[in-house]
Amino acid sequence: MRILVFGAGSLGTLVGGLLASVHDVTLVARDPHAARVSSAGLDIVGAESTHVSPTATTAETGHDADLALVTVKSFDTARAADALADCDVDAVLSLQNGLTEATLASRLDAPALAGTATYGARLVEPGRVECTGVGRVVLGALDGGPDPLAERVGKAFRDAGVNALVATDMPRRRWEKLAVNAGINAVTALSRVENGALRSSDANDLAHRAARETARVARLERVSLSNRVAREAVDRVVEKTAANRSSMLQDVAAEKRTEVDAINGAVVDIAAEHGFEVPTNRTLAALLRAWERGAGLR
Ligand SMILES: NC(=O)C1=CN([C@@H]2O[C@H](COP(=O)(O)OP(=O)(O)OC[C@H]3O[C@@H](n4cnc5c(N)ncnc54)[C@H](O)[C@@H]3O)[C@@H](O)[C@H]2O)C=CC1
Ligand SMILES: CC(C)(CO)C(=O)C(=O)O
Repeated sequence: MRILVFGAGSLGTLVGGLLASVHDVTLVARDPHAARVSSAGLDIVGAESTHVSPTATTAETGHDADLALVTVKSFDTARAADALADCDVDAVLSLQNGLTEATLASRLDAPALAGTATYGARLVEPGRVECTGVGRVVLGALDGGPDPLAERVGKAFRDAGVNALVATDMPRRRWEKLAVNAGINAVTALSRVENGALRSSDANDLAHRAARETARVARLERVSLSNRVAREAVDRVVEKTAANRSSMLQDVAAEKRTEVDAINGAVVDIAAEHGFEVPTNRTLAALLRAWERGAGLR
């Protein structure tokens, strides 16, 4: 399969690098990473370990591929979609956090698949990515149900040794992940604590409120996600990742723009389309956006 990875930073470089053991992979990245991979190949270290030589380029347009993986941060999705619209790609799969598929689907002719990734990835230096945890890629039709394209893509991932599952209930899975991110990421980022700190009563209550609101909005979107399932998903992830710092906390600590717009912000926006108010997500989004503005990031 000819696979284009648009936005090869941490996650895209790891997944694209693993896929490159079997497939014809092109990483669209920024220099000096693109130049380093072109000249010396890519080292994958940590929980996965290999050396591969995918094509790497800074050119955003003019590519021809069977599949485009989108792995830019969510706030760069519109630009990625516009660039991909100038490529010949037969299908698009986002592995990003937050709700980004609608942006891709509205700007591209190619069918968009939904995906989630729980692999941990860190770009250590140009040409070197660390797999900080072997997770799983789950993918499937955006609206759910069986999908031959998703089956082909899932097989291509597994052929390259990527732990991939094809699911027929992606709408529920995406909203459950959104509930987890809405609950954990913003609260840990604002209070500067690792995920395990959310076990304590007041922070735990705040994360649960954000997740419950997200589940309520999912149901308004006709996605079956109960408050209890959303709350339990938060608790499960808090336990499993207790020592981790969420991606949003890492962004705040590094003074980088966060993905709040595609997480809590998306919950607020979609709720508003239904005339519904989500005060916890609204407050969390407002505080993070205020911090980003103050830091000159938006
Ligand atoms: N890093 C991880 O372990 C995981 C990340 N995710 C999600 O995956 C997405 C990507 O996350 P990371 O890889 O951590 O972010 P990252 O910031 O390391 O990678 C994104 C890359 O896209 C590049 N990029 C953006 N626009 C570009 C353009 N126009 N042309 C070329 N390159 C461009 C950036 O330079 C950057 O290197 C996020 O939505 C994140 O939440 C999900 C699961 C795990
Ligand atoms: C699951 C969780 C909350 C783990 O920290 C995550 O996805 C993130 O940090 O972005």
